[in-house]
Amino acid sequence: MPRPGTVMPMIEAQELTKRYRTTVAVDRLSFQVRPGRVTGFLGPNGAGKSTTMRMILGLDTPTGGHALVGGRPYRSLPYPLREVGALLDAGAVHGGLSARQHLAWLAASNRLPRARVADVLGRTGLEVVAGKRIRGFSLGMRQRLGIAAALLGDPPILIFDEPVNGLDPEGIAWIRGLLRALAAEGRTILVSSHLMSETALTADHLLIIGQGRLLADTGIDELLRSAGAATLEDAYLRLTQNAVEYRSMDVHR
Ligand SMILES: Nc1ncnc2c1ncn2[C@@H]1O[C@H](COP(=O)(O)OP(=O)(O)OP(=O)(O)O)[C@@H](O)[C@H]1O
Repeated sequence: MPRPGTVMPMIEAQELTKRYRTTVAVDRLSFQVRPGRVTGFLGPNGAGKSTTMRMILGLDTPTGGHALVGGRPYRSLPYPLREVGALLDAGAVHGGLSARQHLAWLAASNRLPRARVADVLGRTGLEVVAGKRIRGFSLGMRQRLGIAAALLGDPPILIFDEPVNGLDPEGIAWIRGLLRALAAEGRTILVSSHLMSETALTADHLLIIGQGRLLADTGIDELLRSAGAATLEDAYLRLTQNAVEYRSMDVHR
């Protein structure tokens, strides 16, 4: 938990660009993700959300521009898990380990106090299954474990790529409550999603991209007003209608 009075760091992208051979996945994207609120990251399939997150986390190298976390490139952070926690792919863990072993290994290899393991197991409700092998975990339990790992270093910045994908209503509500609580603690939260009604309940602010470009950097009420829309889904569909990869015959007519 950050100390009161601590200035929490931001995520910043400046002209961030990623080109693959035939695709411009991210196209001169500039934004700031501010502390103390949940920023929803929205965009159609293939818009460049995951690529942007991967570049912020130093997993992909930008073709142009840069991304900073707390004013520094992720790859230059001496203790990255203490600065930024991320959930990208909850499946990417060694199934033969127990949840406690997995977190203990992560804590040891990142020089984090062992006591953090019990803290994050508690916060994610995994204590009762902490000794069980991960390969027997349900999707919801894996998602909680991924979040426990993201929280291990008590980082001021958190990045979640579609954390509620495939979860049951109880899991979705739990993640919503957690994200709200993390933002209320003053942390900087960036969360991608395709679920508009859920995003409307969770996010304070939105970044919307299409075909790698920034379409909106706005509050939800402001977006509804400017789009003349009653719901976030409605506003989102209007904003992104020219930026979708493909379209079925009966949508957006
Ligand atoms: N390694 C890669 N090689 C080539 N093209 C890639 C690679 N990774 C992503 N792309 C392309 O970059 C574009 C953006 O992909 P990205 O996964 O970032 O989008 P997204 O917004 O996260 O999509 P989704 O919502 O479907 O997860 C897509 O056209 C994708 O096919």
